[in-house]
Amino acid sequence: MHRCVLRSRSRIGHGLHYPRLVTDAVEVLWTGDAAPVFAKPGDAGADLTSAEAVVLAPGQRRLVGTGLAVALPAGHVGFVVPRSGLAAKHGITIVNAPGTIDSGYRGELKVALLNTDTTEPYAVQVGDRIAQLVVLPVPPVTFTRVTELPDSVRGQDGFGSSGYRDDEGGHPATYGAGDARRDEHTPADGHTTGQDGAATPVYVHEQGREGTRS
Ligand SMILES: O=c1ccn([C@H]2C[C@H](O)[C@@H](COP(=O)(O)OP(=O)(O)OP(=O)(O)O)O2)c(=O)[nH]1
Repeated sequence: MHRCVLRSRSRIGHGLHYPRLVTDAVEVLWTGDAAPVFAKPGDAGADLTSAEAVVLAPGQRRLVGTGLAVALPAGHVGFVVPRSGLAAKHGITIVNAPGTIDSGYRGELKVALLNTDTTEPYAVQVGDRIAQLVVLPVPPVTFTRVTELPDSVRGQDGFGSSGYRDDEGGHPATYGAGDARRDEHTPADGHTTGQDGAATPVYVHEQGREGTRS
């Protein structure tokens, strides 16, 4: 058995310049036969290979071993996600995508493959790249019960409330306060433009601290 390290690097290619490193490097210890491999620089997911030869009949799902075990650093999670090529060309997906790899898990990583094709079986060979592993930081979380939640722009709207076309409301660059889609498009002055065109402060701390503890 050999041991190696998988590192995520904040390397920027193609002449693009980013003002700062987005993340610190993460070292993941692993054991097994085949290293998770980033196929190309900049890839978010490292490919996982199959340790088994299996044939998935149309509509069949099966837990497939990778022969790989990892030790993620505390405060991190691994997500086992499908490969888009397998999905688009053969209808191969992962039942529980993203599969969650806890930092304390030391067992073999397994992939719950599903053949969604209605007519074609799919054969997996030993060594085939069947999924990819994305490693992300997760903050320590505590759940605090309160009697009332703080207000937000979205409130209880969800499940398609913003419509499906531009003329039904939303716009890619006009996210409201507390909307998880808000990102670097938000102007640096901490304001964005709401649906009514009014400037809306967006950097609102919304962690339930205004609620009343029960
Ligand atoms: O696609 C996956 C998902 C999970 N796991 C492993 C790692 C993970 O840490 C462990 C438990 O996963 P999860 O918490 O999703 O499973 P559970 O059904 O809640 O089981 P448990 O009661 O063991 O937590 O199983 C995999 O190998 N592949």
